[in-house]
Amino acid sequence: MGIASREGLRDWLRAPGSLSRRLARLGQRFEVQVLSQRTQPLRSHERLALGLPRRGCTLVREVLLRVDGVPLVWARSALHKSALAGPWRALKGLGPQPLANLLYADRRVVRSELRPRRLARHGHTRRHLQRQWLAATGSPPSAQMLWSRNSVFRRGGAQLRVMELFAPGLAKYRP
Ligand SMILES: C=C(O[C@@H]1C=C(C(=O)O)C=C[C@H]1O)C(=O)O
Repeated sequence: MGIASREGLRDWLRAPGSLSRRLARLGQRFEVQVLSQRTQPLRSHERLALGLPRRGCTLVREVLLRVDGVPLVWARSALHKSALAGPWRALKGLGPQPLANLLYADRRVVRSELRPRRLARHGHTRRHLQRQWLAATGSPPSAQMLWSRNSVFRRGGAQLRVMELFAPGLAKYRP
């Protein structure tokens, strides 16, 4: 889909503020389906974004955001496990509440700029998404699901990196 999907998703890739709130306006029912929230190795670009040393455990939360049952966004949030004892402790009990609840109402949270990124068609993240998406929905994600955006939220010196990957179908909606 290439340029076409980037153009179609451009407004979503750049939309400021809460993605959850924008999605919730698209239908009757907005849901966060938690696919995984556990310690796992970070990818090199995540380490880089969080300024983490090679060692040290990290917590990764992966979710599907659904509107009226339709999965529209896959999101992966990562932070150093030590932050769970500190500024990001509320993440531990978050469950199916949107991460946004911890971010936008808290003036101590500062967000970096949004960085759009096209996934490699056969890269590690894309393969991981395919496995999770298939297990969560019963069918594979669109082969065109390649456009994502990244940002880092900082609170009390602890960073939380969020990657959001958009389903091409989102392009028919305005954010
Ligand atoms: C950061 C936000 O939270 C959304 C919800 C997430 C979650 O619950 O894990 C992860 C990424 C976001 O798409 C947002 O709504 O802007």
